[in-house]
Amino acid sequence: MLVDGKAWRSIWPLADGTAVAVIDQTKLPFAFVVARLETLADAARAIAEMLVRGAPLIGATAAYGFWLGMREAADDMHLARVADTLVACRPTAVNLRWAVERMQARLAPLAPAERPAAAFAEVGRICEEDVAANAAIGRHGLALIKAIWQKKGRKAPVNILTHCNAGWLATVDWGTALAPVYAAAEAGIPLHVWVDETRPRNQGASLTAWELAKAGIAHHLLADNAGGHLMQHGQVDLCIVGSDRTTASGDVCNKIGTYLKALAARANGVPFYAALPGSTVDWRLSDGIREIPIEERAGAELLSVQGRTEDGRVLRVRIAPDETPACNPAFDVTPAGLVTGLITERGLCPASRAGLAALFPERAG
Ligand SMILES: CSC[C@@H](O)[C@@H](O)C(=O)COP(=O)(O)O
Repeated sequence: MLVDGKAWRSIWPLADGTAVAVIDQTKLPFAFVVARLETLADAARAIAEMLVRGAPLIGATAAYGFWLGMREAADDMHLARVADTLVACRPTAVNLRWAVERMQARLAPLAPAERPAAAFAEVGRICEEDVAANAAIGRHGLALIKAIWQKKGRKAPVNILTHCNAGWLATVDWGTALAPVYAAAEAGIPLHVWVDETRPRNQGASLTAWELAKAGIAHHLLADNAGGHLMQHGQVDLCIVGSDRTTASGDVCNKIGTYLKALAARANGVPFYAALPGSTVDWRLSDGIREIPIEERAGAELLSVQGRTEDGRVLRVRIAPDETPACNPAFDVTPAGLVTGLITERGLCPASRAGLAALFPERAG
């Protein structure tokens, strides 16, 4: 995507072959910093400490972690160690395991000497496939937004509510939930995006708002609790969220708070869509609430907020009494019954086993 006139992806290999570069998302929106990942440990730390985040980007970073790891040692024992190290970084986004299994399947049959080059080629394919999938999600979601605009008489902007960050920063490029927004903006459809702040890490405030501001797309930041009120007053035409793991039966796991938005959307007759590539579907699972591992993050994230002072210092300050502990589940599951539909690279489908199987027959088994 363009940032101040220059095209960026969220991850790329440096031309001199020494490292992988990522945008350090812990620094946004206050600073645009590019971080170098030179070792397997760097890649693992970038995922665990959320310099990179978002399911597809976590998968791409893990794939690059294989390349970096294979440069350190490429024997079978190290290959297994690389996989174990990366899979342990974050538990919920299934794209991580998907990428690790794909890299292992590609590299395991090869002689160690062939593995670094093969890893580099395979991660290149994973990244290009992600970009193409998200562009296709954008095209399919554009049709949905266009239909709503036409229903509104092609006059007023389409108001879209989104949660967390499922924009280009969460993928290699384009994003999932925001891909249709970018496609619609490019097609000249007037749009306005309601951006949930997304406590506790505020990915909406710091990343989605930043992306939309850079793209010149009209938006407002919303307190996490405001969406239901706006839906009651007809100010939301459509919700689009991303997904970190979607079961074969269409249950959507996404950033904590997504479920409450889906409940409010259902109560108010607002269409609620999740946008995701096929790599986010976990075909082994059918009961998202019971089967998807939900990441529990440190209470410190919730007990403090980060912001910039008027004189430009970035500070983290505590917001609760010193003796108060916090419970901080990072994701929740929206049951398929609350999801109007899924927007995938192969088109739209109902959030159901039959809907997904019709689009991905080769994976549904
Ligand atoms: C496109 S990735 C999934 C996104 O929809 C996003 O909402 C999300 O939950 C990411 O979580 P994060 O904890 O920032 O990695």
